[in-house]
Amino acid sequence: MSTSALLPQTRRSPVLAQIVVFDPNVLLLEYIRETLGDAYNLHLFSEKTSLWRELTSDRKPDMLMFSWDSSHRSLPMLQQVMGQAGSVPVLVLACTPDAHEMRLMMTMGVRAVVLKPFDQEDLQQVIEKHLRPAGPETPYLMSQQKDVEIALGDDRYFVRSSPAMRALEQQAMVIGGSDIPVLVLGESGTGKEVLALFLHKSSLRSKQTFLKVNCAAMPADLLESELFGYEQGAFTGAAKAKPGKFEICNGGTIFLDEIGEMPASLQAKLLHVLQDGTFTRLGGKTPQKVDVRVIAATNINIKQSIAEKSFREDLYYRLNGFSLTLPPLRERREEIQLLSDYFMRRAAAKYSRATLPFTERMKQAMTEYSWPGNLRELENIVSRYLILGDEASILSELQPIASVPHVHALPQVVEVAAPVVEVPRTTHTPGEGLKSLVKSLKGDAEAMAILEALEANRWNRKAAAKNLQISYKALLYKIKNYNLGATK
Ligand SMILES: Nc1ncnc2c1ncn2[C@@H]1O[C@H](COP(=O)(O)OP(=O)(O)OP(=O)(O)O)[C@@H](O)[C@H]1O
Repeated sequence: MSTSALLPQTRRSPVLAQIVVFDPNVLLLEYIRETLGDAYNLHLFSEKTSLWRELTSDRKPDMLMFSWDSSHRSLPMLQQVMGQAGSVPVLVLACTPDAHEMRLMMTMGVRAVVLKPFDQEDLQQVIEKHLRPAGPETPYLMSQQKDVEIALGDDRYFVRSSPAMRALEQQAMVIGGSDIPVLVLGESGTGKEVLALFLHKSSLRSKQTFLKVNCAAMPADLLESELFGYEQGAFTGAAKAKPGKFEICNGGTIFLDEIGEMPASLQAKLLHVLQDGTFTRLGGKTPQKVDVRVIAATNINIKQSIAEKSFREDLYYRLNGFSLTLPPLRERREEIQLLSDYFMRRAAAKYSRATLPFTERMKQAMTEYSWPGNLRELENIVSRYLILGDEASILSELQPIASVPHVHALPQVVEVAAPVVEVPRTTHTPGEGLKSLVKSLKGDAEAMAILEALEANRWNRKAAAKNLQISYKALLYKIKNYNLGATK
């Protein structure tokens, strides 16, 4: 049956982008015509037809939109639409697709899913982005020189070229139009924060605030006040009320890093925010309502934490509207050279030096090395190389971990990159007493031991914690406490 062009065109102009909208149930057609009719040259269909073959112009449409209603007809119809789309971008308008449906749409090549209800501005923003994906007016910019770097603002970039990373990028773009919570998984240093920022920049919230909170970096009560704020007098020292990150982030995206380490007492409060957007400040009585998208990340096995009852299962399902897993660097070796060059350019700019070329021997060693600390380790090594210019020293660092005999046999290196390390020596004032002297010396010794373990493990904090026989969380806390360089 061909029931094409149910609704007449409001305006036809060759300069307007042609968009074919296909809504099997005619539920949205009128609304779309009203909201977008003046901005685009719309062709509206209610049943599967031969789509643009029925259009008066021979020209392929600039975009296809498909209204997904989760009925059994949605999938075969979308398949037919995709079959005709070729290189034409396809947007799906959907109510509440589950993760499985989202994955199906992605594998089929859908560019973005826009969740209903949406307003004109939201929809137009997504349409514009996908009509002109590389334009300077879009929320993210493709680098002028290479199409492997995406600028995320504030001099931050998302670099990717491997098929695995391109697929992740595609998935992130598809879920960009929805507010679905995303769980980003991957080993330490694989780029979870970068991906979270990319997700934010690909979303309708891209112009709003993006804030990161590390859930492992502070004790429970501090984390609670950081996330939810407090009222005046809530605790000793709370001289005046302070909003938390959820309030500051209203309208934007909050990135909860190391979510697996979130104290149990706070998990219930977070679940509440995810359920209805409400929470109460510490010491407060009036519930606050916010509209914040949550992206969470973890590098621990969260399913195991659920089994061990240290992480709430219901919270996991709330957070995991969709999950994206970053591959470790050793599984995308084809990117190592590209990333090394990128980190070299950045380090050279940071330290006002000329870039240093990598020798063939170095390139080979870098490609073969296992990179337990992933991109963070690569970034640090590249910076060291730039400053020291000592190929031999770098090559000796790039030995397989198993062959490193002992911590103290590691080459001495000058720290220059992120972990610029200076152990803060606690000063002791005469007259402060033996207790204070012992405390300060103990602190120095502990900081030194932590530093050595971090160095020995190339700043892989998990491995360092294991060496030190303390929990990962305790190590993060101590790193922060002793101010042992910017590990993040
Ligand atoms: N795709 C990427 N493009 C450019 N830089 C990247 C990319 N991925 C990671 N980096 C850089 O590598 C470093 C580590 O990345 P990031 O902090 O995002 O990792 P992470 O997985 O969140 O680490 P952790 O688990 O320790 O929190 C950062 O300096 C970041 O800028």
